[in-house]
Amino acid sequence: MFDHALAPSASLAVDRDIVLSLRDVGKSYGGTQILRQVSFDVGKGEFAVVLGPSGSGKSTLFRCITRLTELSAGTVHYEGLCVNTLDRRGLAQLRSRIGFVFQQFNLIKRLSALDNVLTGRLASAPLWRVTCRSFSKADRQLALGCLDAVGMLDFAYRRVDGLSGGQQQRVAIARALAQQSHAIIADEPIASLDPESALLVMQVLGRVARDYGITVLCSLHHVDHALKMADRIIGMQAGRIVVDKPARDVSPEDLRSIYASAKPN
Ligand SMILES: Nc1ncnc2c1ncn2[C@@H]1O[C@H](COP(=O)(O)OP(=O)(O)OP(=O)(O)O)[C@@H](O)[C@H]1O
Repeated sequence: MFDHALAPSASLAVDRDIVLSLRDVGKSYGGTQILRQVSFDVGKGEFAVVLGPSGSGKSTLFRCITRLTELSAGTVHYEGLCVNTLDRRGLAQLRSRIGFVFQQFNLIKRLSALDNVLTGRLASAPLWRVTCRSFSKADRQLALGCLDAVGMLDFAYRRVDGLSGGQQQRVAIARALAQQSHAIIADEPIASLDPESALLVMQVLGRVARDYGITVLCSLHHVDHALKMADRIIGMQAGRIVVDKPARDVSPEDLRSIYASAKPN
């Protein structure tokens, strides 16, 4: 269902399994350095969690990946495409090819779960279909399949403002799947959820990576969930990567280095 061809984008000879590649990414506001020489690759179907104390730069990093915030230094490649050099149109295309999941869900409250998921098809639907909210049968089937993939098929025709937080977040993940992107960036997707819903959402993200080969890059404050569910932990401290290893290898010492009090610039 999620296997599809994206527009060719070969501006870099890449390992086909690397979806996202960052090299020496830096970001400063005024004289303050927020990100410092951040470098990592994330592979196809990898579930990578970025951990770090509040203010360590996780959200800034995610915004730099799609240039919602401009980088001060370094390069970002997404599926071989150099993000740094994209013009406005190229950036819009890039953003339509990455699914975003936010803490606040960002759903349209008065619409059903299905209609919200169909908004994930907006970038690929002809304008008249978007204006009339008349999606093709194929799009509707795809959207229902995405709801099924996150365990929300039974709620397809329910307005989302009547759903629980965890259910809304699963609809938001289904919307990201409906974009048929190869990567999902999730910025604190479980921050506002109760423990049970949080676990369910983490399981869904893990399944999306494992079963559909979609790369998931996710920021979290829940260390336990990260260690239990993620393939890999990228630990940030004051804008730097201080840990980058398989989740099963992360030690108490690694966690101390991530959560040590911030050093002065
Ligand atoms: N537009 C901006 N102008 C100036 N400073 C900013 C701006 N955006 C973020 N910052 C600063 O960058 C630092 C990193 O913020 P960021 O939101 O990326 O951290 P975070 O790790 O995501 O934190 P949290 O876990 O609390 O969401 C903070 O000190 C923040 O105040």
